[in-house]
Amino acid sequence: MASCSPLYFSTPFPTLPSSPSLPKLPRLPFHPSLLSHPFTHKPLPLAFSTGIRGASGSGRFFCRAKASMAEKGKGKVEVFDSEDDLSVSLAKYTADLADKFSKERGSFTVVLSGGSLIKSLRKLVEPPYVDAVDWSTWHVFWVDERVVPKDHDDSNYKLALDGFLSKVPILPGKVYAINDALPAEGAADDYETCLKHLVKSNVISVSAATGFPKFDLMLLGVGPDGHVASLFPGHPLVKENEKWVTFIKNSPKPPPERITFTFPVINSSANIALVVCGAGKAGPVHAALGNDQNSDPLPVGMVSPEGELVWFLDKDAASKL
Ligand SMILES: O=C1O[C@H](COP(=O)(O)O)[C@@H](O)[C@H](O)[C@H]1O
Repeated sequence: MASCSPLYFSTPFPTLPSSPSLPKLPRLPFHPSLLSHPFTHKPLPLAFSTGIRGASGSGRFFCRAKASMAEKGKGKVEVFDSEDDLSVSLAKYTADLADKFSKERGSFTVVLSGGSLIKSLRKLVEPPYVDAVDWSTWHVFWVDERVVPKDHDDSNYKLALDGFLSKVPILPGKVYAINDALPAEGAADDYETCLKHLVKSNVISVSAATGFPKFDLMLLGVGPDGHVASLFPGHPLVKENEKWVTFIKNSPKPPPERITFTFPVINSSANIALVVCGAGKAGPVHAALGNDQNSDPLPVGMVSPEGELVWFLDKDAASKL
């Protein structure tokens, strides 16, 4: 595991320009009728299964997961009959992007969240991916982390280690856990310094548009309250627009102390997958993808990457669309 100790990163790094807050084009409202057949483009009911080859329908890997899908102003929406189908397609999507970026620039920077996402990545550690993926190019980060020891049951690092990282040959020096010896503020600063070092050494790209780091892929879960990372509804941190990594000491979901990427970093990504399962999350999915105009959107509705956004929903999470 790579250390993000401040002692290691003792060289000062150049300050990157902060976001020039570019105006964004208005997003088209989503309507379920936008769900359309991938070939005929005729509208589909949500329960329709196309038997597509996977999230992208192309790429190096083949899969038979069934989904209905739509292109809309807020990204591509994939609705699966079951979480199991979803996990099959998520593995292909992730492996295809890893393959693409590894071929293009010799590395693949992927950001994990904690929570239920890790279970949904289980097919990646099974054949064919476990043997066919070039794991040596992977660099693994966390979009948020709880400020607890790495062997604590609340640790997002431990969750990923147990359910994913321990099962694949990713090099320990390319797994960037937080420094769990530091308090929340220090851990956030230390992780940001770690990212700056990796930008300087060209492991992580930079967005030409925003100056923030541009990760190849973020795999994000969503809480039942609509939070993403550790950015919670109504919390001032959702408006942070200068820092790359910040901290929270009063998280409404325990444990209270966490560090988190900020929205400018999340939204500078080349690819984001929002992975959402269960009826308990149908409300925030509807709030983000439905037609209602909300002046105060939930954090999940603020996810808007520079690159591509794909929603991986099971049919329960999509039940209010
Ligand atoms: O606390 C957290 O919650 C969210 C959502 O978790 P889920 O179990 O409802 O999927 C997660 O994405 C985040 O990383 C984690 O720290």
